[in-house]
Amino acid sequence: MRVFKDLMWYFKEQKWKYGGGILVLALVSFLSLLPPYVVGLIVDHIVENTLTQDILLRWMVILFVLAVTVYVLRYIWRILIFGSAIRLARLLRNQLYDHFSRMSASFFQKRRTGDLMAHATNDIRAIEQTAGVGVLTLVDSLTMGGFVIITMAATISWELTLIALIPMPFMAFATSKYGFMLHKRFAKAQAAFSSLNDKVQESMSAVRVTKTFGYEENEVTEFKKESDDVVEKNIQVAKVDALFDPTIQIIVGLSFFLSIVFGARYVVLGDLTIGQLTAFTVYLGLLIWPMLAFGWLFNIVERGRASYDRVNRLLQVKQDIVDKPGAVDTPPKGNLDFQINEFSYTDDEGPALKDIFFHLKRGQTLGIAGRTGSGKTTLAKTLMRDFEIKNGKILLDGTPHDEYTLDALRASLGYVPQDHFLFSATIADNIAFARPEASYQEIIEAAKLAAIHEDITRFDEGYETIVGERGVTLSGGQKQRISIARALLADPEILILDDSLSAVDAKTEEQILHALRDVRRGKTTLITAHRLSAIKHADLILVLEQGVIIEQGDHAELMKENGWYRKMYDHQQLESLVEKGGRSS
Ligand SMILES: Nc1ncnc2c1ncn2[C@@H]1O[C@H](COP(=O)(O)OP(=O)(O)OP(=O)(O)O)[C@@H](O)[C@H]1O
Repeated sequence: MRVFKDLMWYFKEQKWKYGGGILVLALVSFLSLLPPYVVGLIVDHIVENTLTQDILLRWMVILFVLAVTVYVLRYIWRILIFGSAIRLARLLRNQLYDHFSRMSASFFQKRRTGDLMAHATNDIRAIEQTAGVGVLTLVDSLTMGGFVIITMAATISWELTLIALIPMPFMAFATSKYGFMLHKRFAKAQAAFSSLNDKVQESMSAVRVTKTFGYEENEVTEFKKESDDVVEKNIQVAKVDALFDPTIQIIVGLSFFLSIVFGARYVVLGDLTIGQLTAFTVYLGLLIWPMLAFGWLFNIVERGRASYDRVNRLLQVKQDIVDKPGAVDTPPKGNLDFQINEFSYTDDEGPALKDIFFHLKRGQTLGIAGRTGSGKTTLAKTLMRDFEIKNGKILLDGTPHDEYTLDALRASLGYVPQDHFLFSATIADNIAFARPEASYQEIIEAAKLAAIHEDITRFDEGYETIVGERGVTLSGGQKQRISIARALLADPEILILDDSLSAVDAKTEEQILHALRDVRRGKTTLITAHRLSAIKHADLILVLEQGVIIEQGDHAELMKENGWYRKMYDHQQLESLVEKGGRSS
């Protein structure tokens, strides 16, 4: 029951709603005692032959009014208690979401998205259940159970009550035990189902590769195996589920059996009237639910506590990248000074960057080249403070970039990542993402600069075309250009294009670069690229190799050096000549 204590802050916050709900719930339990009493009374009237139309009518009217009252009261407590539980779920969900959105890249690197989603859905649902159904079962089993037992003992016979109650604890025990088993088996079935889902998703996206390599049969066998596993685990669930009803019926039946056998004896002996015995069995019927509820309570509370602990642990993970006290909140201009001695992603890995020292004046363009895995993206990410640099610093306008508030820093930076992300929204909304207040004209202007305007006008719905799963499928190059348009519309002080032109053809690349030179005048731009034509015009070009700068200078200087850059540039020129030759022949 510790979870109720843990949730006390919320119960206190909502004390009127919970207090009111519990009071109404107790009142409903109390009022439920009347019908069995009336049944007993009427039976006695029948036995004694004293039942008149008047008496019958009076009780029928009373029972009708009671039924309507209980109906209304039940509605009220549901709104009060379940409504509060739903609001608690909303509160926790928002807290979690807020927390996630503040966390840095390393937080997400350590956790699987699926797990975080599970916390935001399953765990919060379990807590909601505790604050709703959990409170209901606790209050109901105590009030209803208590009232009924007291009434049976006080108004009919305490001895018969004790006898009838003998099997009841077994019912609470069975409910709790089966519930626990059911939960464990259900979790396994769910896990198997998730794994099957992952498998389907993976197979569907890899179907072309699978076919190319003639791997279909293995895939089908694998799928069958997973599918059989799901069936097996669900049968295990069904087996426990199937035990529930018969067990409960046996226990309830036993209780009724004892009441009738011993009750009949008391009637014969004259200690009870037939009406009282009838009322007693109806009361006994009323006890079934509180006993079941009591068993369920343990499961609900158990799950709720585990979920609450998990959610709390997540909420307690400290943000590793936060504003320093007294941080500057004016967004910096684009004068960059990199002074990184060493940067590693984790303590037990070697440095991903080493001895990165260079200076870039506001308005200049930096080109970063190098093989795959040489550290180009890492360099861009350190500037964005996605990861903290322990050994070194980056100065922006002469101030270390971690002495700006994150908001100020992010206001200065625009990043177009390698893996473009478009939301399931219209193209216009996707472009205007960072500046929702932008006019249509400005959106079109940005799209023209990114050389995507003509493609967009070719769609039936133009800028209102929905992209993503629900809409049109865009090519890699189109997605890249929409992402670039998004960044250009935001017009940041420092723009980072991380291999963002890789999927566009050489002519379009040239067109975009030309536009960039124009609109980025006076602002700083960083471009990482595999195709050197994308950075040829940069004021400073860095060539990285295993996180170290192996060459630096402008295009002309690097061409003179006769190193990696020169070789790669000549090679790529030759390649494009061959390609062009191939096309024209
Ligand atoms: N989040 C991360 N955690 C740990 N190591 C990482 C992480 N991201 C990159 N690395 C490692 O850092 C090194 C540099 O990677 P980075 O992505 O910066 O290279 P890159 O030059 O941008 O490569 P590409 O041209 O393929 O994009 C690689 O060895 C990579 O495995």
